[in-house]
Order: sequence, then C-alpha cells, then structure tokens
Amino acid sequence: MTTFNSLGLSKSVLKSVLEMGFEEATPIQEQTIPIAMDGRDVIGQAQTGTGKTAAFGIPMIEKINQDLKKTQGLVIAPTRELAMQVATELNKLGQYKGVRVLPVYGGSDMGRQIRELKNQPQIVVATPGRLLDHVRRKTINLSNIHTTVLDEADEMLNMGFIEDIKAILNAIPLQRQTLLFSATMPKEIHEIATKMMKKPETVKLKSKQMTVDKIDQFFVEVNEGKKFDTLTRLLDIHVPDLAIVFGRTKKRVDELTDGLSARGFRAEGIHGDLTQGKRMSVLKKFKRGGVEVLVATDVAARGLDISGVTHVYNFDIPQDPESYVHRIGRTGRAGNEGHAVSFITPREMAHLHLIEKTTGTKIQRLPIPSSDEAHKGQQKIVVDKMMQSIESEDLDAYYAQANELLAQHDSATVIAAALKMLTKERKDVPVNLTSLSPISVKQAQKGNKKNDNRNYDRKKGGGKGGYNRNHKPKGQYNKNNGGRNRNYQQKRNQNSNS
Ligand SMILES: Nc1ncnc2c1ncn2[C@@H]1O[C@H](COP(=O)(O)OP(=O)(O)OP(=O)(O)O)[C@@H](O)[C@H]1O
Ligand SMILES: [Mg+2]
Repeated sequence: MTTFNSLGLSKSVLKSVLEMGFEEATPIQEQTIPIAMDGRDVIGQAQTGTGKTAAFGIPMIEKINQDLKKTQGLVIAPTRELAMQVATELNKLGQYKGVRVLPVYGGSDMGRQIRELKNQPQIVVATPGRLLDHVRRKTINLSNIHTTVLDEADEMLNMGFIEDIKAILNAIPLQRQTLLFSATMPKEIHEIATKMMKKPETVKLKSKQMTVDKIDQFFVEVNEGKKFDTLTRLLDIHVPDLAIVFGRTKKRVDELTDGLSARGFRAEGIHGDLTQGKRMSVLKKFKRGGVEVLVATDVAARGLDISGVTHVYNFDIPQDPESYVHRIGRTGRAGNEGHAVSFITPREMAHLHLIEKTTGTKIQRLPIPSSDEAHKGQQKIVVDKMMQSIESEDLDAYYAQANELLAQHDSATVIAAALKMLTKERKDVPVNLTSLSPISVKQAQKGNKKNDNRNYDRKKGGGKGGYNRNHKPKGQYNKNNGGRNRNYQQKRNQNSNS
C-alpha cells in the first residue's frame, strides 16, 4: 500500500487529496507520479476507472507556480463533458494551492471564453477543436506552458484529431513536459506518440486483460429485429441503479430513447447533435438519478466518471476493441462492481471474438431472456419492497382491512392480487427501430471511424455553463463505501435472475 504521504507531495496537495477521500494511491498513481514529478515525459496506460486523472493531475498541480498568473498547464481531452470533468477534478486537487483551472470547449460562448483566457488561468483543460480555434485567433497564450497532457491519448492521436493536436503542440514551447494517458494504447499509436515526446517512460500496468475484472462481461446473440425487446427484458431483470446503453449512430440513440420512454423507462439520449445545454442537462439529470437509462453514442464512451452506473449495454457492438474497453469501463470504477452486456447479431460473432482476443477477456454467453422472466424480475422488485415494509414500517392501521380480506379469500389470492396491482406491467408497446447493418471484422480492423457518428467537438451548439460532479469516495481504494453500492449489492442478492 502506498500512501500519498510517501509520494512526496506538498502539504496543500496532500490536503486536497485526503479531502477527496483518497487514502492510498492506485497502482498507476503510485508508478507515474514520481516519474512525472521528476520532470520526465510519461505514457501511462492503466485500466478504466483506476485514477489516471489524478495520476497526471497531481504532478501537474505540483509544478504550477501559483505566484505566476500565466497559463502553465494544458490538458487536452476528446469531449466537452470530459474536459469539464477533468477541470473539476484538477480544481479540487489544486484548491488549497490556489490554482485556477478553466475548461474550454466548443458549444459555449466564445466572447466569454476569450475574456476568461485573457486572465490567464494557470491550467486550461480543452477540447481540441475549440482550443485550435483559440490558438489560431491568438486568444490563448501558450508561451508559458511547461506541462501538456493528452487524456485519452490514443483517441487524440487517432485520425479524427491528430492534425489538430499536431497544430496545437507545434504552438507550445518545445521544452515542455508531455504526459499521455489512456486505458488503451494500440502499438501504432504508441509509436506516433513516442516521436512527439522526449524519451518518454512508458508505464503499462501488467494485467492479463485490458478490462477491469470487477466487470462481469456477457453477450447475447440476437437478431437485429429482436434487440429492443431483449434490451427491455434485460433492464427489467437486472434493475440497474443507473445504466448506459450505447448505440452506433445519433439516429439510433434518438430512436432507442423514444422506444425506452414509450415502454415506461426514464431514458434520455446524449450525442453530438444536441445543443451543449441539452447535453449538460441530460448528464446532470443522469448523475442525480432523475434519468435511469442514458442512451449514448461513443461521445460518452471515454473518461466519464459517473458513480452508480451498474450496467452498460452495448446495444450495437462497438466498432473496435478499444471502444469496447472504454464503453464498458463506464461501470466498475474505483473498485466497484459492474456488469456489461453486448448485443451481437449472428453475423457479428467474428467481431466479438476479435474483441475477446484483443482485450484478453472471455465474454460469457447469456441466453435471451423470456418475457416471463422479465415479468418475474418486476414482481421481485415489489416483493423486495413488501419485505422491507414488513421489516421496518408500522402497519397497524392496515390490519383490520387485511383481516377482513382474509375472511373472504385465502391468503395466497389476497397477496397475488396485491402483487398484480403493484407490479409495473410493462406495456409491450411495439417499437420499430430502423435496421442497422452488421459490423464486419474487416471494417473494424481498418479502424473505420468515418461513419461512427462520434461527432465529438465539431458542432456549434448553444448553451453554456458547467456541472458539478458529486464526488463520493468509494470502492477498494478506501474504506468509505458509498451507499449506492450497498443498495446495489442488496438488490443483486435479492434478484436471483440477475
Ligand atoms: N487514490 C484513489 N483512491 C480512491 N479513489 C480514487 C483514487 N484516485 C482516483 N479515484 C477515483 O476513482 C474514480 C476514477 O478515476 P478516473 O476518472 O481518474 O479514472 P481513469 O483511470 O481516468 O478512467 P478512464 O480510463 O475511464 O478515463 C474517480 O471517481 C476518482 O475520483
Ligand atoms: Mg480518465
């Protein structure tokens, strides 16, 4: 066990870390913080949800000169939501040192952003498109930057972003320190990365598989036309606290959201065609539990850290194994348990095997559940609630009526009627989705990302503002286990179908 104390942090950063509920360093933090604090370039690869943000955030904050009111640190992240989240975490890490952090992303007011950048926040966390815009307009001063981070580095150095990244890096002083982090780092990208850095130290945590072993991984083999019914049945059986359903295209996400709402689920969609205001409000609602199913394109696949996500469903199989790793990594974070189910059409089985091979994981087959099982899942929720009521509520006022009913009918009939009334009868509203063609292995191996509709930061949208991550310390890295997990554990034990 490595405490943050033994990593040689300054008093103020140590205070922030402890206040954030971090008691011991995670392995990637333990291994990269000393190297990065030494000023060396680092490529850090560790599984999803293992604290890579603080692994680069802590050394970056330590290096900031708080008396110098100039932009000294730059973090680039692929999506607006991730940029906001990273900025929030850095703000917390730097709160006692008094470091100012500004998120800069597309879809928010340009004029205001320019004014804020003029004040030279010490750290800027930005999406590439908007950042390049500022570089070209000369509305950001990069001349004092000594530390640059590419979060989700393999994605940032992929086809869609690499030209922007090169242009940005070319505008930053050469004597900078560069830190690259991701849960995945394909060999070709690692080579590209190395060329952009100064003798980088690669820290890759040894593990058999790319994914966290706390995530149970399943697949269902199902025809395209049966996917939707299968999804709603699984949701009824699993009863997730919070679930994310990934669809391949924006249109798919819209259709899935409408379909789930029609069947009585509190579902909302998130993708790159929505205004920034809408994207943020959906995410906020999801974090608060006001939305139980978030339907998303790959725009939500990387980096987002939302506590309470117990299930991830790949309604459409991801384009490449890396995307699979990131998508399912939205659950099972910071030592918590998670569950992932991928829907595979018969013609996509080869693609599934490629994912298994690349990630070093065996994905277990799950039979397609029947509507009867789904209905039993819903009844189980009512039974659990009744049991809780029996154990903890004062029922005195109800006994007279209960005895009267029992005088007329046998007890099983009375309870069956109560169960029927309380069980949510899922209206099997017919839902027709536009059919998508299966993904072939060839398509995936080519890394064909042209038509995957990620649309990260290319859209001009309205709305601005930020959200506050409601951080709860949790999981194996500290002893303080959040309430949601306990509830979930209970639910799991009670729900023998899951
Ligand atoms: N040392 C620690 N002890 C306890 N919790 C931690 C520690 N470090 C980070 N965390 C928490 O773990 C969660 C996951 O961290 P983070 O988002 O940095 O993961 P990540 O490795 O970047 O994942 P991804 O690959 O999905 O981006 C966060 O809620 C974070 O606050
Ligand atoms: Mg991350």
